[in-house]
Amino acid sequence: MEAGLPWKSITLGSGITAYSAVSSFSPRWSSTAFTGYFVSTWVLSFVAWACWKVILWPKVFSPLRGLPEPKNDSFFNGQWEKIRKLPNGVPMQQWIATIPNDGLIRYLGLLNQERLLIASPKALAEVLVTKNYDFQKPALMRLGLARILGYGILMTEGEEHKIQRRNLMPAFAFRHVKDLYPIFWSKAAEGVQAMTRQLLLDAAKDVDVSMTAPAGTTPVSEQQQPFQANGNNSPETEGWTGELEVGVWASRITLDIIGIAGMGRDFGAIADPTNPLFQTYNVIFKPSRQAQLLNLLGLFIPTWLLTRLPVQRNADVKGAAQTIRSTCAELIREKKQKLARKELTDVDILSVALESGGFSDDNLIDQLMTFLAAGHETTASSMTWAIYLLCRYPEIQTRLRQEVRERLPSIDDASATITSMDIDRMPYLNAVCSEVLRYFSPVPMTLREAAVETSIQGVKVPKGTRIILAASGTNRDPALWGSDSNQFNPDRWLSKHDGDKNAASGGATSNYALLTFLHGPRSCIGASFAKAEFACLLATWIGKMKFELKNPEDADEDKLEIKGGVTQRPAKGMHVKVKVLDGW
Ligand code: HEM
Repeated sequence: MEAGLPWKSITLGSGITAYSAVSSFSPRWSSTAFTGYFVSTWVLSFVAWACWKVILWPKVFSPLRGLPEPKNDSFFNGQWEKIRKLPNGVPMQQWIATIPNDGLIRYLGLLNQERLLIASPKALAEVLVTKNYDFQKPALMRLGLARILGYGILMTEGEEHKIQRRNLMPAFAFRHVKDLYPIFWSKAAEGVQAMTRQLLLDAAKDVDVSMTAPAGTTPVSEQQQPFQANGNNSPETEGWTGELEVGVWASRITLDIIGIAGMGRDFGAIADPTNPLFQTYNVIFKPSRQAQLLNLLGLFIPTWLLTRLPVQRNADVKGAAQTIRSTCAELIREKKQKLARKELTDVDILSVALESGGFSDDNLIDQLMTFLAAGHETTASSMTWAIYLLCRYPEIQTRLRQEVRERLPSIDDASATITSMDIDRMPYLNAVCSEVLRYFSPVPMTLREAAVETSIQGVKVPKGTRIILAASGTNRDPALWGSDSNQFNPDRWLSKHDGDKNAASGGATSNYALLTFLHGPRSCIGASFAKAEFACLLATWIGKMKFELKNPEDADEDKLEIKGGVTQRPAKGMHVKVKVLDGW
């Protein structure tokens, strides 16, 4: 059933009813009588709609009622309390693991909104591949995100999406991505060197931790808390070079990587944390109460009105969209000038897309906005979780460091670079990256809506049904990954013997067991880019630095506060102690 209040139908219906009532029952036309009839009809229609939506449809009429469901629903708000309290995707993880099902689980959310959770490879194959275009991104999600992500490939649907995907595929093909490895490596190295410099500088200066940053930026003390200079070391910081917050550094570095590898422009966020583009994303991706509230209001208010409400969040999004759009427009202008002068030999994604000739300038701006946002927050989130997990498992951190130092050149060797083959030959690095992406999927869940009446595994799915694809659940489903599905174990990705084919899928029983990049025509087009970038980043960080959680209690995953929108991170940041290591 379609979501959202049918404003237009109710208002039009109330207008017609009020007009007919005044014409039939009033001796002469009266605007007061019209308004009275209109308002009372409108309110009655709203109440009828609300009863239908919240009680009758989900509890009496929906054809999905017989499906397995979580227990202990609240009468009006289903499982909302649990969904609200736990991190995004965690309730779905629990339901997939514990509710016996044939691939479909139904649950009710706020005001009993019905949701269909896809829980088996067969059902996933239908939604993502065989009937992919029956399921689209909900309009509210598209219109909301498109302001920042652009109306590019991520947001388009149907035929338009097919064409855009076909035109962009060559730019993301592995034969191009492999040319980007040296860029990933040198930017990752630059990032580590900047982190090291900052740590040493803070140490030398014994900076006042309460130092504040320029207006609109994160205070330095929150980004990287300096360690006490030698002699002043507290027992907790003894032997460590200093402390930092992983997420901020990861975002700065990944923004520069997507800038240079995606568009051929170094944004300079590694060198300068006050960089306007970095700050723009910082504001926009920060979990915000107002953003959550606007999402809720979206149930009742049409999107065009929602996005125009005079609230700070809308102003922030508008300002951010202008900054991002104008940066992208400028990048395209520069590249086109190069192309006209026949000087375009760059390997970045924009250059390849431009040379294909399949896009108008306006459309390319939207595509760039998509790559910028989709391509840096996700990888930064992976880095945050990777460092978190390696702090929790120091023996894995040590083993990984050993492989990196044995097989890759030091980042201090300015003449050294790496190729895709160097990374391919690192079984443990690849295993750790795959396991991080499985265990903490940067995008824990995504949504679809049935665009037409359809079916999944023979079950009738009415038009408008909300579909939940929860990587957080499928990636840890014991039925697919075995009884240790909830353990972080990179070894599951290593060959146990010659020709061990299971290792490539982490020992899972199905290709659909890993949903991190989805599957099919709407899978992540940047998956090979992201995996290569992630491997280079992790290798340089672990090769050069040792990490430990600043707050040991954060090791308890169940107590760690996690917040986020599309991607997610620890609510208070990932603060770690760092030791810069010699000998590599
Ligand atoms: C670890 C890093 C990443 C993860 C986990 C990730 C995950 C995803 C997921 C789950 C989707 C599907 C969203 C949906 O349809 O609901 C997606 C789509 C997409 N991603 Fe990624 N992504 C990552 C990195 C990147 C990078 C680096 C780029 C670009 C350079 C990128 C570009 C895109 C684009 C353009 C789409 C839309 C594809 C389409 O609809 O046809 N992603 N990504």
